[in-house]
This record gives sequence, C-alpha cells and structure tokens, in this order.
Amino acid sequence: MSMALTRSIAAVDWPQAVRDLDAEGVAVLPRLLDTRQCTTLRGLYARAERFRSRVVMDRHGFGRGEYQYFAEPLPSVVQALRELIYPHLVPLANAWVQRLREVQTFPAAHTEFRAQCHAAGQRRPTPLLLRYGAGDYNCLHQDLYGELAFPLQVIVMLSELVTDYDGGELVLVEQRPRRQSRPRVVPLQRGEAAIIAVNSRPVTGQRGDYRVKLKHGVSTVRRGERYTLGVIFHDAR
Ligand SMILES: O=C(O)CCC(=O)C(=O)O
Ligand SMILES: [Fe+2]
Repeated sequence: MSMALTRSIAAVDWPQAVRDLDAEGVAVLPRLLDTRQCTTLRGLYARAERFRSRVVMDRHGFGRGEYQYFAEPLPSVVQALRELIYPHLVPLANAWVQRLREVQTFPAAHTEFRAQCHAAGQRRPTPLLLRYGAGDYNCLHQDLYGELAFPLQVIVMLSELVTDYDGGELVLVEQRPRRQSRPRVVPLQRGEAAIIAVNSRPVTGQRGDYRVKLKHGVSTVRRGERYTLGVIFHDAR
C-alpha cells in the first residue's frame, strides 16, 4: 500500500468534507495523488489485461468517449483509495439512509461491505478508468449496479486543465421534488478528488427531510485528453 497515499488520506480534514457533503452533496478533497501516481494510472488505460470490460459510450447512448472497469486484483492505489476512504464516509452514509427512511446499515470496514455485496450476487469490481478526447462527453447518469449501493463515490482527476485538456467539466445536477433542477460544476485539479452522492441525499426542509436525487456527467472536452478514476464502493451484478 502506498505510504504517500495513506498519509494524504489521513491528512484530509474529514469532518469538513463530511460537513460539505451533508450541506451540498459534494466535497472536494485536496490533492490525494501526486503527478507520478496520476501518470501511472493513466498509463494503465492501454493495458487491456488490467480490465474486466471496456465500454464505448456512444454505442450505448451514454455519451462519447470510453471507460474500462478494472479487473481483480485492483491496482494497489485504487484498492487503497477504496479501503481507506470508505471508513470515513460510513457514519454519513448511515445517517443518510436513516434520514431517507431506508433500512440498510453499512459496516465499518470496506472488506465487510464487499462481503455483503458478494452475498447479494454483486461480485464484479466497479472502479473504473475513463478517457475522453476532443469532442467527448459523459451524459448525466448514476452509478448503480444492483440492490446494494453505498451512497457516496469518489472521482479522482488524473489530467491537468489547460496543460492536458480544455472543457470537460464535472457537472452535477440535483433533482429536487417539485422544483427545478440545480446544476453545479466542480473544478478539479490533477490529483484532486470529488466525493459525490451516488443517488439520493436528504435535505432538511421546513417539514423535515426530503429526498434530492443527484446525477453526474461531464461537459464536452474541447481539446486534448482527460482521464479520471472512478471509485465506487459497491460491486456490480
Ligand atoms: O469523468 C468524470 O469526471 C466522471 C466520472 C464518472 O462518471 C464516475 O467516476 O462515475
Ligand atoms: Fe459516473
């Protein structure tokens, strides 16, 4: 496991990140990966044997560009991100499901949660590497892969704005009951990570909590190449 990554995750102001997530449905973490780690991860894209499947987005109407789901064993950095970030998010995840009046309880350790996914028939790893070239984009979507879903996910930016690409903004849209949807753009520098709600989050209103649904996507990349790493905590059917 990468010592540098262990340190940068330990150095995150988690109470602040959790407050941001609770208030806004998104938190941006300071640089988790250094330039070399970003370059190494991007380089894996060409190594077909590291992946279990490849999705060409325009074949499915998902957008334009492509992504690949990592095969087991996951790259150690990806495995570390999944295992080390998860425990920091469990208290918020459990608070959210309770406020949304759902029954799920998430265990403290990611290995335990994975065992639950496997028992529910969700055995395929979901962390993925996404690659966008000029003209590519990712339509608004949610990363749900079965019954079991951890309510938060991480997106790590592996490319540098201006140097590597232009355009290609991470876009979040919140669908609020009986109100118009709210858009938000999340600027990310190389190595930074956004934590976002996967599906729904509770918002406190005048008459108690209500449910807001989140979707995410990427605006068109105008120039260059943009790579991201997606870390989703539930596995897929
Ligand atoms: O490329 C992005 O910024 C979005 C990635 C994404 O959709 C994901 O990680 O689930
Ligand atoms: Fe996604």
